[in-house]
Amino acid sequence: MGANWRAFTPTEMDAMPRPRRSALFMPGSNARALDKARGIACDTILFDLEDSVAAGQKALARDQVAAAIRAGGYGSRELVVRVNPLGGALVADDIRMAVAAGADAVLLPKTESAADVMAVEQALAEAGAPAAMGIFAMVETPRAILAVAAIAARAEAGRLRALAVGPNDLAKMTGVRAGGDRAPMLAWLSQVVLAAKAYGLSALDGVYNNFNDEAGFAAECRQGRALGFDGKTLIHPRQVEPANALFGASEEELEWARQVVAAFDQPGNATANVINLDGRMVERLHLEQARALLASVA
Ligand SMILES: CC(C)(COP(=O)(O)OP(=O)(O)OC[C@H]1O[C@@H](n2cnc3c(N)ncnc32)[C@H](O)[C@@H]1OP(=O)(O)O)[C@@H](O)C(=O)NCCC(=O)NCCSC(=O)C[C@H](O)C(=O)O
Ligand SMILES: [Mg+2]
Repeated sequence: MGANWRAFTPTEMDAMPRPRRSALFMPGSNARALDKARGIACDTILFDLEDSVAAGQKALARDQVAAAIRAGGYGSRELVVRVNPLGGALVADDIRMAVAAGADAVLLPKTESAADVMAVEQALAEAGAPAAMGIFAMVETPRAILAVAAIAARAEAGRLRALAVGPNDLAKMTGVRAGGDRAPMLAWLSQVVLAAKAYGLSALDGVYNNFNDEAGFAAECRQGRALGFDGKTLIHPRQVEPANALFGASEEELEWARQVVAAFDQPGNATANVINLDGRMVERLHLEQARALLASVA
């Protein structure tokens, strides 16, 4: 085994964001969906207490989500509760439930500022949340787009894990009519990715509403990945496998990674910073990328 195959240290592994290729929303009021999710191969489950739950079912949804998380059976999937918005009558109880039930994180809708993230940090602390419990922030309002760098900078306080785009609310609040190529939203999407990456957060692309349109969904996944997103928020089980495939490492990328590692393992390249690999410049930063890619599927 060559010198460039050293294992990642535990510290390096801890610093790597967990895979979040597929983050599946389900209404907390839908008991069938909560149960079905135990057998769906998504990386992250987003138990929704917000927009998919009717006003009269908010308490029922909260109780069902608490019972589902407590009952377990979700394996290594990351369990995230989307709470109701700050300023309303429901959010405090939602956060307390998520902590008491043992969720991995809460997802804050309509996040508009760093102060909003701080309010959730405080509520988590008051509810006795363990240090490992995280926060995801939805970026789905014009103010959130304008403040996204400051929102992402709350990562330095230790709880923020991911930014998730909300295209439906963004379209509603801006008047944008995004067609298949999402052209009017591209600048905003890139802002979200840039802010997330600047602070080591996962960037999750928005939902694709037409869950019967396989080709359109795949095209949007490819576009999201090209923009730098790490995964996609989803609304239907049918979207999980394609999202896992399209946001995961392809065989072509893995082969490239193996070739880069093998090339730097050549004795003549042991101290080289830049090499010629089949007519393409490859630097040590590519070696780091290649090693991380191979570690992600090990
Ligand atoms: C969109 C749906 C209402 C469609 O539901 P349905 O008509 O039941 O679909 P199917 O008959 O095709 O379902 C087949 C089986 O799969 C289960 N199912 C469906 N969806 C889910 C799910 N999300 N998670 C788990 N299981 C699911 C059904 O129960 C069927 O099971 P079975 O009985 O065994 O056959 C529905 O898909 C749905 O409710 N999706 C989630 C909606 C949601 O959570 N919306 C809120 C988040 S999106 C958002 O807010 C975006 C953002 O904020 C923004 O602003 O953009
Ligand atoms: Mg929304």
